[in-house]
Amino acid sequence: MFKKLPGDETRKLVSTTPDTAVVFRPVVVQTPAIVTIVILAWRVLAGLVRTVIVHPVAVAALVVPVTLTLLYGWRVALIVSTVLASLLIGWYLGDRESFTSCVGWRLLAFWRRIWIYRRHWQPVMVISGLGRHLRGRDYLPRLVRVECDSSADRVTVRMLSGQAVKDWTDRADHLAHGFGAPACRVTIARAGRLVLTFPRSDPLATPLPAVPVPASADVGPVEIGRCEDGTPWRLKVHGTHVLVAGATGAGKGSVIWSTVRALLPAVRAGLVELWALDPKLMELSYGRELFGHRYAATPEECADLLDEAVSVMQKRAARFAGVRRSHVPTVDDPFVLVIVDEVAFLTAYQPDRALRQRITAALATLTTQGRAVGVGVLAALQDPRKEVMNIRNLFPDKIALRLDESEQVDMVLGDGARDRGAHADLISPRPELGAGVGYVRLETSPEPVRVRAAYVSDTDIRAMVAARADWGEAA
Ligand SMILES: Nc1ncnc2c1ncn2[C@@H]1O[C@H](COP(=O)(O)OP(=O)(O)OP(=O)(O)O)[C@@H](O)[C@H]1O
Repeated sequence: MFKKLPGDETRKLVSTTPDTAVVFRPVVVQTPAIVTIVILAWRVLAGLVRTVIVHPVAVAALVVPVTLTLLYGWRVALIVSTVLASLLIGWYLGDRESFTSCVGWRLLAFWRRIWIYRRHWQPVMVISGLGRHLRGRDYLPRLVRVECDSSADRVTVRMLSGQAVKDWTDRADHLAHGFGAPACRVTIARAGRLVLTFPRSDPLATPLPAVPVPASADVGPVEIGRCEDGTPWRLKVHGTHVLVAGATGAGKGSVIWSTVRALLPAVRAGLVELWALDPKLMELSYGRELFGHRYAATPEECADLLDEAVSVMQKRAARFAGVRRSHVPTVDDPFVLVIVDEVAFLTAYQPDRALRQRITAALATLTTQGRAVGVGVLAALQDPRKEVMNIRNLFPDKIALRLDESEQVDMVLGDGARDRGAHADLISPRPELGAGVGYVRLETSPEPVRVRAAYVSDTDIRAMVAARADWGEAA
């Protein structure tokens, strides 16, 4: 009468009538009360131990006064708490930085964990679709840890088994609004664990003054601005090629000028040569004296200068062949940085087809073979589409400043970069808020990092030119 399926037990069928659905009676397993109590006690104990380990400062701040009150009365507790509070205030006033890193951020993290994340966790997870409600039970991702710094909360979560990072990146907006933050960035901590970064304030909201010219000659990653976490943004130019993409007014000039500024001592020491291609005749012309005779503006001059760079590169390659595999800048073989402002003027918008092909070929040769022999390219570009810049993938390092369309973000930083929080299309078009702000992928991590280039003003450029003239005369 009934088809017996694997695992089915007909004895559990309690009623059936013709033409109606089969009715099953579920097996009810009676759990002994002691087992339930032990499990609950274990969970409470594990939760307490975890809280003490993760938030020792906050737990001490609560437990010490309560214990003192119970053991010695409220007067002793008040005196001890007042002494401790005075010591902490003294520490705060004496060394604010060490106080905030050892105590302040931990207390804030504890508070925000309870008040923001724990309180809203269940509704945000269920409504955003990251939690599941199955057979009367909520299955939620686990809130593992909350850490705070001066600008953001970092929330470590354990995903539900079977979830993908994309499930979270697709819901970054739900998470941001759910927890009252302006944005949410999702990064992978390790298999099954993610870190959600919720900015509390924007440390890059105000323009940064030009970084002081370094005291020593350095070709290594040069400081050109600041990362969102407050650390210096250091751009690697030697041993790579860099493409800076950004809409008009995005602040590409500040990346270029900050780099030039940081390399000045190395230029002075003869370890670096700056070659400039300025087809727009705007940006680089302002400090053209810094480039000496390696400055080109017309397309023909630009093509000649690029050919010269290719020739330097090829001669070096011939000399280095079989002798060394990487370049170390010396006075005889300085690092040559070819700076191109608005490269599309030369590669896409150039009406002379022969010239266009010559320039594209030279750039492609430099970007494919130049870095091992100390010839690098730093190019700026407004429109990152392939039709405009078909050699964009020959640049290993790319910077996405403000872009016009969301699709352009992945064109610059690679697939999935926007999903991981590189919202370059949402950067403010107001120069004071958004110029020089962008996203980069650092060598150490595939995750996009938000950065802001320091603003090198016209006065700064004039001062650099004057300094260059002074040392030129002295030499
Ligand atoms: N890092 C910065 N911080 C603050 N303001 C900046 C910064 N960089 C540029 N600006 C402001 O934004 C304006 C536009 O900058 P810039 O000319 O460098 O943009 P751009 O990307 O080179 O634009 P275009 O492609 O049109 O030349 C500048 O006049 C300046 O006032």
